[in-house]
Amino acid sequence: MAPSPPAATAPESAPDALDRPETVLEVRGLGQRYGAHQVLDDIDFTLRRGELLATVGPNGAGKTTLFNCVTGVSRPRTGSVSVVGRDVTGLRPSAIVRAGVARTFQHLALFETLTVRDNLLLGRRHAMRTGSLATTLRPLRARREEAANRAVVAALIERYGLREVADRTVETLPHGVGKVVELARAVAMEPAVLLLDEPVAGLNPEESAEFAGHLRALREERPELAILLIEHDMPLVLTLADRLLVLNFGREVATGSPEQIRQDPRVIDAYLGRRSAE
Ligand SMILES: Nc1ncnc2c1ncn2[C@@H]1O[C@H](COP(=O)(O)OP(=O)(O)OP(=O)(O)O)[C@@H](O)[C@H]1O
Repeated sequence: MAPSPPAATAPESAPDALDRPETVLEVRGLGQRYGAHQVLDDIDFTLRRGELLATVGPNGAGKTTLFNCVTGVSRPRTGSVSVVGRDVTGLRPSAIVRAGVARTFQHLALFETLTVRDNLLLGRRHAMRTGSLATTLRPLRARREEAANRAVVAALIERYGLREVADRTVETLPHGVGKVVELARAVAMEPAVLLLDEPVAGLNPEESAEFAGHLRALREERPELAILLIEHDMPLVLTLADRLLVLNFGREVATGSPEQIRQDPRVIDAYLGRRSAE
């Protein structure tokens, strides 16, 4: 079942881009177990500002579980997760969003009966400083903030080519368009770290190429943004990623540049197969 879309809540403190340290996501000794099944075991990695790290591995390797532990959907049994220098291990998903993490899901997690514009506005409100009490006490400031959010969302609608569908409900859209809306909503949240779970799964080759174009443009436009990507499309991953983290049976098999990973015999045996490496 697809997880529910995250609730729109006001932030406690939005991370300031200028104060961001070089390492924006730090995962140490992360482990997860379901019953006797060790799904993740002692996972360590860091994600630097502006970096795209792809997590790859066969089905059941633990990639989505890793995302769930980082985003608070699942509480890890061992280890820690820090975002922009702050330990967020075991916090609720909404608190981790406020710490600077946005995510898209393997199966779309948008509000289906809301319009594209309203879905983006909900994402945007995660970045708002005004809570409901402040809205009551300072209505003018809240109105100004709402107008600013609407302007940001309007710009994103243009940027992602969504003008024609902006006032349609998500349930009426093709799957490929929904994927772009989900990306735009995550960008609206102005995260320090963006997690993308199989963003091109189920897309046809044209839609997939269009999505990859959006990702490349996003990295140029927001060079600070760090991206953690799960994707099975290896040609795409090898062209997009700065580094790859290869998992198998919940353990790290290798971490390295696309070139290093392509030639790593452990990765070839576990995942890529002989022919991909030739
Ligand atoms: N809530 C859960 N309870 C029990 N087992 C789970 C749970 N979530 C995941 N698993 C198991 O953990 C293992 C890793 O699953 P996960 O979804 O993280 O793998 P994945 O690498 O993302 O796979 P895929 O590429 O197919 O999405 C699988 O064996 C899965 O059945």
